[in-house]
Amino acid sequence: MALFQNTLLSIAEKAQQLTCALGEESAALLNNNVDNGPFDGDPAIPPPSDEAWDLAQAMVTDFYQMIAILTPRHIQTLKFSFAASLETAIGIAAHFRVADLIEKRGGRASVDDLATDADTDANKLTNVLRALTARHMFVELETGVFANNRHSRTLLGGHGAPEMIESYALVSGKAFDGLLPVMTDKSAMHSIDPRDGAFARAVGVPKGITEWIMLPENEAHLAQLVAGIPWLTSMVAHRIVHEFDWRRWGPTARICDMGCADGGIMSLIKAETPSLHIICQDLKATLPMTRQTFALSHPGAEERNEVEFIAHSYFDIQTTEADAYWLRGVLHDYTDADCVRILHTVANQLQQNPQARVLINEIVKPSMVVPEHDKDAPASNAAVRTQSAFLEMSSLMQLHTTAFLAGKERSYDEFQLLFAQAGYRIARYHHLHLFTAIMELELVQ
Ligand SMILES: C[S@@+](CC[C@H](N)C(=O)[O-])C[C@H]1O[C@@H](n2cnc3c(N)ncnc32)[C@H](O)[C@@H]1O
Repeated sequence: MALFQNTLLSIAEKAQQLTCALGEESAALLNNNVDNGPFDGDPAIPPPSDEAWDLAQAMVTDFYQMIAILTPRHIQTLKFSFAASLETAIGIAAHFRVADLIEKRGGRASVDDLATDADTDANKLTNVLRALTARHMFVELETGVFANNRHSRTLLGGHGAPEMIESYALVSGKAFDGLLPVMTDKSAMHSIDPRDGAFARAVGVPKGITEWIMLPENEAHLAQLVAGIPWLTSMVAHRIVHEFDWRRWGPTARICDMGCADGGIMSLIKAETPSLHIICQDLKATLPMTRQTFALSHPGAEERNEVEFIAHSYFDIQTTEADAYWLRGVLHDYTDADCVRILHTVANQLQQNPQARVLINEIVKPSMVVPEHDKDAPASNAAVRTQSAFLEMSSLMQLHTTAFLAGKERSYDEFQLLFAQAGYRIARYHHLHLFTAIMELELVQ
């Protein structure tokens, strides 16, 4: 059969399987007009099984293929060159808090009223909103009258989402202006140092975004980013806390977070399994922030010796005994040689305790390889499991990260090679439902 029929069949079959996997009641919530659907993390809706997540994501992959099949090729190509319109539109909608303005007007609002409330031009605001409604973000109930839907409600204030979306779209999104200049500059193209990266090039200062945002003149951007972190963390952290078995080394296992930053993830893991012993390691200057997180979330835990805060560089030999050494978002900041140095620092601990593991939590760069003999198969067949979930989303995300953070995102094969260089192998690969994976490392004997 041709690609069109194969893809259509794949979507139809998966739709049936998904309805069974979710159950009729949850499947009825696969809808943009409800508050929350089955995949939105609403505790009132039964959590979808792994099978349901996989089916839903495979269907999305097939739908993208179907869109490509059905779109005239000139238009499909042109669409890519206009894609920045979407980023700008969502950034502007977040900036003006359009979702909140609609709610304040009773749940539906004319664009004239919205423009008055936002103190902007109604015609331009209509253009912004129509770019979004065409992608099912907000809904136009009658000409020029807009309401929220399931997706635009994400932009309601109070949880940091509009701040984070605006920051991503309009601040870190600037980095894209610098990507081509970096990629054509022989002195910078191979560097993974944020000071040589696209963001630095775009803002014209040799600083990555984490340094740039600390400059006094960028105080407002920093405040916005900080406001958005809880929203982002809650979405991502949920996967880490619930999709990995943190009790597998026993209820009182020792979990050591190397480069723990604010300690947000460990504090959530501790909340889920209070008996775990948590060790937060970071540079000395960061630990007051980590302590603050735990003081609020687990008062008295440090005094009861349930949580330790240790100033330790992950380039120094690890002297703390633990069952698991957790490195989240660390390796992608470093060259292969530096990653090998970091991994070597823990090897002595794993030699003494072979049950202990190094847990690497990173985006695993996705790809969609379509071999010649399989070119008429639905796209979902090509999305392998040993990569970040949500192929389309994580493909965009790894490019966004490359542009705004620099560093080096790696594929599964690249990780395997890197770990082998450091004397480790992947004992287990944990595919999380959103964006990242946990690779569990053991020493090669
Ligand atoms: C590399 S990222 C890690 C992100 C963090 N694991 C998370 O999940 O958000 C940034 C953190 O690493 C810390 N860091 C940077 N260099 C370090 C080093 N040599 N040793 C330990 N921590 C370091 C920074 O202070 C910061 O808190």
